[in-house]
Amino acid sequence: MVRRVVIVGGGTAGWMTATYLQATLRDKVSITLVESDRVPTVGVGEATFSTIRGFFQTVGLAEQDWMPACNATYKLAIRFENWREPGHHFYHPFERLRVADGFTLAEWWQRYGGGERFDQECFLISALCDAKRSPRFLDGRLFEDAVPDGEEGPATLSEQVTQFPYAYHFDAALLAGHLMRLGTGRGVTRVVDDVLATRLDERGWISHVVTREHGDLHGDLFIDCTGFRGMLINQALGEPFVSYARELPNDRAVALRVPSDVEREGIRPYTTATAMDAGWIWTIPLYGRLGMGYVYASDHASPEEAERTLRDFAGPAARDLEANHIRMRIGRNRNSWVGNCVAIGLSSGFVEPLESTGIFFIQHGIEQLVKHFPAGGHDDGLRRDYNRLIARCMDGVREFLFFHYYGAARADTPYWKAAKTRDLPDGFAERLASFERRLPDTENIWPHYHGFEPYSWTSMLLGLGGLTPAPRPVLDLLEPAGARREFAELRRRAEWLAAELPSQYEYFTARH
Ligand SMILES: Cc1cc2nc3c(=O)[nH]c(=O)nc-3n(C[C@H](O)[C@H](O)[C@H](O)COP(=O)(O)OP(=O)(O)OC[C@H]3O[C@@H](n4cnc5c(N)ncnc54)[C@H](O)[C@@H]3O)c2cc1C
Ligand SMILES: N[C@H](Cc1c[nH]c2cc(Cl)ccc12)C(=O)O
Repeated sequence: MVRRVVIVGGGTAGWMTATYLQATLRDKVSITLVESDRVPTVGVGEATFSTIRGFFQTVGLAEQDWMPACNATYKLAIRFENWREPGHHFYHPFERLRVADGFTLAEWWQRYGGGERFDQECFLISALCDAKRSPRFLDGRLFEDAVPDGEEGPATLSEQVTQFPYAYHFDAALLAGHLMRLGTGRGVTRVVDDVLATRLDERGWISHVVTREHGDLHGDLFIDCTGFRGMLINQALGEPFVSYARELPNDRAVALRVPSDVEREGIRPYTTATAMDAGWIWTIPLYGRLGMGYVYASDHASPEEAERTLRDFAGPAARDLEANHIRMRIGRNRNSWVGNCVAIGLSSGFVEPLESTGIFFIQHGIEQLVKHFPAGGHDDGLRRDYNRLIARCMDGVREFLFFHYYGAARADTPYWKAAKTRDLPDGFAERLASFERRLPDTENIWPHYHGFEPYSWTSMLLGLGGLTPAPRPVLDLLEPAGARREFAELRRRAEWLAAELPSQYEYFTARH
């Protein structure tokens, strides 16, 4: 029977795992988390997917329970700046494409689009981002549930059916601390100590870990949340790591925590990814500071050049701040579950944070571990199923991020030129060829769950500008009246919401 769970590592992965397992398996398992106070956490990881709502709902945390304590703000989209050409921007929002007469507004836009910005004509959220609006009114109502006087209300579907329209930005260290207090308050045993060694039994499975001051920690299931080092799964069990370096060359980052005057500057309701000569810079707005970092390829920039570029970009506010240089291990384990050891977090796999997928991988790994939990004893089939879906999910994100560079119009530096000539990920050539004939749909994007739907691929394809697929010929035979009505209705609602909603600064200042 599997009843004793030992988690090694107390970063975002460790404490998300501990609190989620405790909330779902409750007293059916004992959970011990051991974390070093000498080995630092990676110290970044501040923008998320909208699906993280499911994690907070499962562990029983409402927004007011954790957001103020973690300097959290709302994230409606990612704003991609200078990926097509200097001065150009577009959004990748949390918003599905509307459909008129069987075709998405993006397909109608290709044929009848008026402006240069498809995301402004096809998504409501673009206008809210440009106006720095909160997605909620001061009384807490979500913008989707509000309509202008005298108009019919929108269909209010369950969150399971709709694409929930926002995610979060938060201070990762504060969240891990908040989850630690929540978990220990609910019975998770926390051991602050260094794991010095991992001992294997005759099967080659983990029997216990040896700590510096608290003796041996025995368990039935060990969860490796030790970060990039993969102390249990890679170092002790020798599981091979599958590098994504061939497809995704960005292997370094340098980060700054920049104070911000939210009253003067406002709070952007989106993450910004600004394309640079040898990578891109993230700007994540928290309540009171900005998380900023330059993700780059060490083949195209040195750490000194990258830090200088980031400081210049951040401006005077970055003066005298300490920079955090990070080596990133890009790729995934061949298997994330080996014997009685499951890797979750950076120890399992990681790609650059361009689409905020790190914490999504953690949540996905934890949710699938519960679904495949070997309650009756370890089972090869459960482990095999788990490993296959984790690998497919990460490989799908690899393809999606590869497309961000391959599909970007800019080719003005060796770095961006190289992105166009890099070998395609296995199997992508056919999908890419189909994008010349039609926009991404359920039949021509990565065929396994990877967190993204066709509208995300469409947002990137039409935003990046490197590929210009032809409109569907059939649209020449169809009347566009229905689509024109949809475009007009969307524009009207966008203008009304941008005028009626509070700014994010107003919303959080009123709620803090
Ligand atoms: C540059 C960068 C930017 C990122 N941005 C985002 C983002 O915007 N959105 C997102 O979703 N994700 C992002 N991520 C990913 C995110 O940071 C991680 O997924 C998240 O922080 C989880 O890290 P972790 O807990 O796996 O590892 P870590 O944070 O490295 O924690 C490892 C833990 O293991 C412990 N440990 C290690 N060795 C021992 C030992 N011998 N004994 C005891 N304890 C030990 C450490 O003390 C620590 O507690 C980013 C990652 C990087 C590198
Ligand atoms: N599972 C989806 C993934 C997703 C959809 N739209 C976006 C936009 C951004 Cl900026 C990141 C991820 C996604 C979800 O999280 O809703």
